[in-house]
Amino acid sequence: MYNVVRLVNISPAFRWAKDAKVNNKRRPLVAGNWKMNGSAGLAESMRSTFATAQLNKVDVAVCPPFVFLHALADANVALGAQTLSEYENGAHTGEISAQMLKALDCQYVIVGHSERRADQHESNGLVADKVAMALAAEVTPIFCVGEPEDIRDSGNLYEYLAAQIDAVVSHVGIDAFEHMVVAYEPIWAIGTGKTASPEQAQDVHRFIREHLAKNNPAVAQGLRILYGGSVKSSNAAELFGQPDVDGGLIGGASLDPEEFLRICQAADS
Ligand SMILES: O=C[C@H](O)COP(=O)(O)O
Repeated sequence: MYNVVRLVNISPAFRWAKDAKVNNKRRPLVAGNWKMNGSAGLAESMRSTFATAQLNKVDVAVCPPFVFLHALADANVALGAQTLSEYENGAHTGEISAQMLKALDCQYVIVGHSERRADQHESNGLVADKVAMALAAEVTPIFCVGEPEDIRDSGNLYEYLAAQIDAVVSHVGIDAFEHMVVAYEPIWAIGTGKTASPEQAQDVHRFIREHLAKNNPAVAQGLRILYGGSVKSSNAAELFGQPDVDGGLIGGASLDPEEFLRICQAADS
């Protein structure tokens, strides 16, 4: 269970959400999710591509498989992991704890990605436990929500998303969203080349913000909500230009450092 007391004593470095909102404008974040792809060579190439990149108005993170995290240490991008254990420590073979990620200087961790919800049967409750673990270790969760196509077609999109969100709100509390990032990833758009239109993305992002605002308007206003699903440099600017889209969670296109940089540049305005 999430330890609220630890959040009260949260360190200044973790209070990024306040810094991320400058002049009432949320600072975008673009995070690359390599999924189960990549190599030490790709890490090196990412490192050199971003070493001289001039990005002033966007935060950039790369989430490689655990085994390549060290290869991106001290690169000109923030480090993120793709998942974490719901356990603190102990006899859980193969698991990686939030504290271990913190020790590696991971600033972010993706939680509740639809591929893990499907492949590893991660439920809304388990996702909430993992979010709590990340928060307790002061690693910022990138909490993913998103619907399969049949849910959208059935007209139950917003109920479905609300259930995913509410499971986390009821576990960690609305105020914890000050220390979180949300990613909206429609499952039908992931890796399919079928991107949500900017209007579809904006409609859902606005819904997420308004849904959270019912409990805490200020936290909802400062929350970064990323879009994920077939983002490329050719569609990034239009997606990121939507008022409630605060950057992206990029899969396939983050495996090409130059293309990933172009996507980050689209958010750097
Ligand atoms: O985490 C990233 C998303 O699943 C999007 O993947 P994609 O850009 O390959 O569609």
